[in-house]
Amino acid sequence: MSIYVPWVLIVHGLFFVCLYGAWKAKRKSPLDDLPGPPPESFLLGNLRQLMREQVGTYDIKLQDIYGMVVRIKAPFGEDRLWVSDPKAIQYILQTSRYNIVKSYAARFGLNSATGRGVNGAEGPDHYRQRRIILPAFGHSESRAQIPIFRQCARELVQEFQNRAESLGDDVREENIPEFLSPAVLNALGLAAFNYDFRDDGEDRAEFAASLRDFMAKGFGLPSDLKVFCQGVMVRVPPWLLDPMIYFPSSGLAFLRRHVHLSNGIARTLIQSRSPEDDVDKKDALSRIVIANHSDAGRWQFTDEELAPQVCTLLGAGLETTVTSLGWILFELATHADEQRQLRDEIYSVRPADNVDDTGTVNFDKLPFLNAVIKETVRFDVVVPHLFRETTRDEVIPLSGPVVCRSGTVIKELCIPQGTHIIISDVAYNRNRDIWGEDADIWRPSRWLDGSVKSPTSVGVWSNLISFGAGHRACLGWQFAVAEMQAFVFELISRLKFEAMEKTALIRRENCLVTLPMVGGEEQKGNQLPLGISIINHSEK
Ligand code: HEM
Repeated sequence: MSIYVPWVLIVHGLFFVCLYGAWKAKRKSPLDDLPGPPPESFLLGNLRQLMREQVGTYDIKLQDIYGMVVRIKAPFGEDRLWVSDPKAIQYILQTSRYNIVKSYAARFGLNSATGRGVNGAEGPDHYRQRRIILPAFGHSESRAQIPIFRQCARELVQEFQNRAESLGDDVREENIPEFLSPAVLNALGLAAFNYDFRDDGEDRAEFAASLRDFMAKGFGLPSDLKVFCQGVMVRVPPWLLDPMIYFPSSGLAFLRRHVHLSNGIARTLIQSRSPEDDVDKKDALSRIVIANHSDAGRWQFTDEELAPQVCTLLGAGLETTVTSLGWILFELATHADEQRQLRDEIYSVRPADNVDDTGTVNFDKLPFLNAVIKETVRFDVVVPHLFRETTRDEVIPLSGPVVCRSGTVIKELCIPQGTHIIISDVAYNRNRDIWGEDADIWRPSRWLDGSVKSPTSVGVWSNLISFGAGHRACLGWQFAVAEMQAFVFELISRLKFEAMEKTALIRRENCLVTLPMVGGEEQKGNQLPLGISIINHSEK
């Protein structure tokens, strides 16, 4: 059979899916009466505005004009539910459990990018995988990794110092994602897998490079065509979607190679682990192998199921942490007073004339450090949207009454099976009722002066939704918080960050993750130029 035959079938299949979508969209939907904007176009609905405008811009507009429960349009006039209402989010992400799921299309995307790990699993499979992995990322397990995080951050400072001294620069402009990425990757490799990405080996170097390019090459700024394809993908049946991974596009080819490389390294790592010999090892993979070995038979992973978890953890944990740290440094560089205040707090536990001191510090006892991190993950939320689908008819509770277009007032929302939901993390994180009247500015002191009021329990960390919520909340959030605390502590005590000419042009672009880019230079990808200088101990 010619290799073209499957593609002809797929293209025809997609054509019929589009026809079906158009037919279905013409029927009156139960979301029709909800407040919402007119579609920008028949083919893209409102999805281009949501995915292509700077992160937050369109979401905040929706929230301000239409409220926290909104009907938006997808391709062919199909209705989608957009929510930022805390009670509705709590129900969708926590109470409903596996009745509201990640759609097959969303899981297909995740599985293509990070192998078939916990992130792309659903239902009992997800429950089983999460059950084994979660304890390796608990509070004390994550705190135990702090010496590794601090060491990697200190090495980063030292490398920068050597570079700056050899070039004789007082202030060096660095692209922050490039500056941070090798150190954060190494910290993740050592803490999660006891794997040193700096060791020799062609596969290590290739995989490290692949991980660094992961978001930009695999996803990147979506074109209108990509927004349209993502919009209709949710209607494509699994039998038609699965072969798409072999579609000859450069992005998919990159992801296929990435998953292949990762699985190769993961198998070597897993084979080198032994539940009997590794009881004292503190890295997450050793803990997972031990937990898996001691678990009752029906929950256990096979080695083949375990390998994709390595790719998943690296895929889910690297870009998110590098990007969050990048936004923290950006905010500190553009808010000099807060940078000074943070450094003062750090010097209160590690004196300025003793910045090489490696003694233990309890980061949880540094209120301003934690306020800066929380405020940045709130304001510069790295995952702007979460996507879900109902598997049965649902009645969703709301925080307050909603006036529909017909004038009907509803106190809860009835939606049918198969409704696609977009949870707006970015709009929830800017809700003035929760975070204060000035929620749309970056102000870390709100965490210390009682401005934050969150009556509905939503997210895992201080009610922020930045790490998701419920049974699918970020597995690595405590690990990520410990890592961010350690990096910010080490970097701010030795380095000063400041805005440069291009810093004013920084845009928050939606590449599934909120990536910084320089306006007018989007084709160069992820860019966050900041000036860095070594702190002279006589100044602060
Ligand atoms: C600042 C850094 C991070 C942010 C902002 C972040 C954010 C998130 C969010 C929002 C989700 C939920 C996705 C959804 O519900 O659809 C998630 C899931 C996940 N994260 Fe993170 N994450 C971060 C760091 C990490 C790290 C360091 C790891 C591991 C080393 C990790 C591993 C995971 C995994 C495995 C999932 C899937 C959980 C599941 O489906 O049960 N993340 N993350």
